[in-house]
Amino acid sequence: MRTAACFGAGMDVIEPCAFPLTDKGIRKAAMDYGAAIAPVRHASWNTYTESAEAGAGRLVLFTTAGATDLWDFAFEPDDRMLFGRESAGVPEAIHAAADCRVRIPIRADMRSLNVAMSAGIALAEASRQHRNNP
Ligand SMILES: C[S@@+](CC[C@H](N)C(=O)[O-])C[C@H]1O[C@@H](n2cnc3c(N)ncnc32)[C@H](O)[C@@H]1O
Repeated sequence: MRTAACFGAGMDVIEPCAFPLTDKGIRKAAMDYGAAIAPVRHASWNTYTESAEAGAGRLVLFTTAGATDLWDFAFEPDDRMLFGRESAGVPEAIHAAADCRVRIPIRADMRSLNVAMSAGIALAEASRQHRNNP
């Protein structure tokens, strides 16, 4: 949440979420960044796809099985970035629904980054490409 707030990005949480994301938990996690970020929560993937938040832009899935390295990927301003759960990543059906699948290059003998670190790296690269000054 803090990373999204700092980069001026919106944030959606699609259940099932790996964290117990209660309203109280959101307020606690947001600390004093709460005024800058209000996560939109969706009860399921289907609910999300029917929502206004899913209306525009490519769905860019971040996955260790991505076909394109982040350093070769050209972001568009209205891209939606999708990150998976810490435990299991993203289900196969949602993998297939993504418009693009992007991998952040890491050492071959390491499994994966954590989700917040992945989002920070992705948002920093997208901001660099578009020279965003949030
Ligand atoms: C801890 S990882 C999930 C690990 C899970 N066991 C899996 O195999 O997908 C949490 C999320 O961070 C993102 N992620 C982690 N490392 C990544 C990488 N090297 N490239 C792209 N996304 C990554 C993905 O969105 C992933 O679903």
